[in-house]
Amino acid sequence: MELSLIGLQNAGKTSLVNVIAVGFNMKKVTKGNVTIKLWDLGGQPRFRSMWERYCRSVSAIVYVVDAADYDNLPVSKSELHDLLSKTSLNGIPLLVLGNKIDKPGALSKEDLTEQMGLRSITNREVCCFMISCKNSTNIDTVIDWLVKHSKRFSISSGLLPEQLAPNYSLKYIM
Ligand SMILES: Nc1nc2c(ncn2[C@@H]2O[C@H](COP(=O)(O)OP(=O)(O)OP(=O)(O)O)[C@@H](O)[C@H]2O)c(=O)[nH]1
Ligand SMILES: [Mg+2]
Repeated sequence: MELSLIGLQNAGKTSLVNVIAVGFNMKKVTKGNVTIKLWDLGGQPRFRSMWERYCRSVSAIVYVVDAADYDNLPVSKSELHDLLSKTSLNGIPLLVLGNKIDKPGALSKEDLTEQMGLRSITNREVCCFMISCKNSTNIDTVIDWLVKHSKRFSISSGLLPEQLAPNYSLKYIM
């Protein structure tokens, strides 16, 4: 599977890649028969216009949020909803990760769901996990979700990834 890891600057994307793909230089991780290739995109304003291009034809969009940075939540929310409004990304499952739950004052999952307006997203599958890259909390849950989604996408479609989209690189899958 191929996915884009996006979120504002300082959310923890690079840290997440580093804990998932620990020991791999290429930001690729293999779980069972699934190879996950992670695109870690910059979160600074000048990079955000590129997110959409890198999210086309991915198996899942993973959006990382700093759950302890209240000031940036409104921007994070609006950038997410702007991105999801692109028709090229219709129907792609969304995984929102509230990172840095090791920090005192980090939002609960309930509060993050509310602040990010996740309940208003009804045209795709949406899932939210609270994680800490620092402590590796819930990283296994994230990987399980990713692996399940790569399988389901492929099997239910009945098509090889290459037939779905030329640049698709869901690499394989039972
Ligand atoms: N306390 C805590 N700090 C974290 C955690 N994850 C990442 N950080 C810190 O947050 C800072 C930013 O993390 P990065 O992974 O570089 O953030 P990024 O999303 O890749 O940022 P950009 O590349 O600028 O878009 C670093 O100082 C990390 O050490 C976490 O789970 N807990
Ligand atoms: Mg980064």
